Amino acid sequence: MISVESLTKHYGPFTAVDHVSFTAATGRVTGFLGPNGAGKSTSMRVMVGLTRASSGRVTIGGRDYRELVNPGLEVGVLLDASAQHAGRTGREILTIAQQTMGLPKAQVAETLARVGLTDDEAGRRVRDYSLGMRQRLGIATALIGDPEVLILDEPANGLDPAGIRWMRDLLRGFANDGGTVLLSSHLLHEIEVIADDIVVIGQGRIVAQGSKTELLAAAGTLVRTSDPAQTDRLARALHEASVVTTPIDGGLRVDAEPELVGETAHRAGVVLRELRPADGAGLEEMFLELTADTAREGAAA
Ligand SMILES: Nc1ncnc2c1ncn2[C@@H]1O[C@H](COP(=O)(O)OP(=O)(O)OP(=O)(O)O)[C@@H](O)[C@H]1O
Repeated sequence: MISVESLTKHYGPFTAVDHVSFTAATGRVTGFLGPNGAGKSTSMRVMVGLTRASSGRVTIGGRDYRELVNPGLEVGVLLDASAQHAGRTGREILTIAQQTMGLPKAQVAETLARVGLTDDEAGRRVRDYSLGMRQRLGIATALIGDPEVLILDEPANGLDPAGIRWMRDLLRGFANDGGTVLLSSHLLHEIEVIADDIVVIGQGRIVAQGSKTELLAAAGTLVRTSDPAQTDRLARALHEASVVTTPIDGGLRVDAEPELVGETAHRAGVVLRELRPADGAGLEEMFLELTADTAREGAAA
C-alpha cells in the first residue's frame, strides 16, 4: 500500500503539490490522473525519494522509500522511459539492474519475455528503440526485482492500442497477485481502461478520488430534446425540483437518475429524444475544465 499524507511541495513561491492525500491500495490499480503540470511527476518523485517534500509524507508498505535497503526488490519505478542510456542495448540496461539488485542472471531473459521484447530487440541500442519499446524496457526494469509495488509515471505514453491492452493485462495480473500499482496519465481514457481507483489532481490539489465505478456512476444522466425551447423548459422544471443541470450540445447533463429526469420531463410536457446514464461524461467534463485551465502554467512562468 502507498499512503500519501498531506504532501506539499513548493518551488520558491510556487506550490507544485498542495496537501495531497490519498492511498493506493493493495490488490488494486490506482490511476493518478491530471493535465500537464498538475503535479503528478513531482508527487511521484517525492514518493521515490528523488525530491524532498516541503511537508507531508509518503510511506510505502508503512516505510519511507529512503529507508529501503534494496528498493528495487520492493518498489518498481518507472519515471521517465526516455532517460535510459541511449548507447546501451536493452539487455545491457536490464543486466545492470539485475546485478545492482543482486538477482539471478536468468531474471533478465524472463523479464524481457514478460514485457514482450524479443531477443533481437533486446540486442538493439536504446537510441534505435521506438517510444513504445522504451516503455516496455522501463517497465521491465521496474519489474525485474519482483517488487510488490509499482510506481509508473505515464507508462502508457507511446503505446499503441494493443500495447495499452497489454499493459492493462500486465498490471491487472500484478494487482490480482496482491501487488499495488500507482500509474499516472494525463489521458482520461487510458486511466479509465487500466485503473480500478482514480485520483484526479489539478493545479497541485486533489479534485476527485474514488473507485472508477463510483466516479463514473456519479456522472448522472444525459438528456436531449427536440429543440432548445424544450430543453429550457426541462431545465426550469429540474431546477424547481432542486436538481443541478449543465448544458451540453443539444441537451443537458443532469445530476440525477434517468427515472427522475424522465418523470420530470413527462410532467413538464417535454418530449425527449435521448435519455441515458452519462457514463463518465461528468468526469470527462470536470477533466476538460481542468485541462482548459492554463492559469497555473502562467503562474509558474
Ligand atoms: N524543479 C522545479 N522547479 C520549479 N518548478 C517546477 C519544478 N518541477 C516541476 N515544477 C513545476 O511544478 C508543476 C508540476 O509539475 P509536474 O511535472 O509535477 O506536473 P505533471 O502533472 O507531472 O505534468 P505532466 O503531465 O506534464 O508530466 C509545473 O508547473 C512545473 O512547472
